[in-house]
Amino acid sequence: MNRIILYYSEGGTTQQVAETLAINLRCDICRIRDLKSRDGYKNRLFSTFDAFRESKTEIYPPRLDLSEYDTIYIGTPIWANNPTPAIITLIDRYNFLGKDVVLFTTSTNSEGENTFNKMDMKLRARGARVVQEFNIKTKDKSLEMISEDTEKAIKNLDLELY
Ligand SMILES: Cc1cc2nc3c(=O)[nH]c(=O)nc-3n(C[C@H](O)[C@H](O)[C@H](O)COP(=O)(O)O)c2cc1C
Repeated sequence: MNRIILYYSEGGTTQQVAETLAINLRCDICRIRDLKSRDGYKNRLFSTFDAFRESKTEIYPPRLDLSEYDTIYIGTPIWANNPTPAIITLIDRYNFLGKDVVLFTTSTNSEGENTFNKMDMKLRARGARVVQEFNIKTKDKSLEMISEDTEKAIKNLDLELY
């Protein structure tokens, strides 16, 4: 089974989840970057609008070869109850025909339902089968606690199997 983890992270918490997954599942990992600046109060406000409107953005790397992977993990922070623009752009850019996908999100309060539904719909339309999804709450948690929560999710959801 060949897996890759694709994730976007602005503040580092989703990155912590992604890296914990990569270490525990011994798989490839790739950070998706948003080339639009998301720093600071004003940009945070624009980011909320962008996510709410499901706007696309410019991402790096612009192209990935996903052909060798059977299972693709896709991770995003929740913005305005939606996936981030970088992850919306990523999903809309690839054909996922025959791929199994595991979704993960991080958030302060949201449970992830709306975000998962949006990603799920888009991925299905592109041929993917979403096999698992989980959200990690990050508010007031250290990176170590986020890693521990991720390890619990790996165990509880039997992610070794996907
Ligand atoms: C622009 C913006 C919008 C956000 N919207 C939500 C939201 O709707 N619900 C929520 O629970 N958290 C929201 N958050 C909090 C992030 O989802 C949370 O802090 C996440 O863990 C950040 O991940 P990161 O450190 O990988 O960037 C938002 C954060 C930002 C910057």
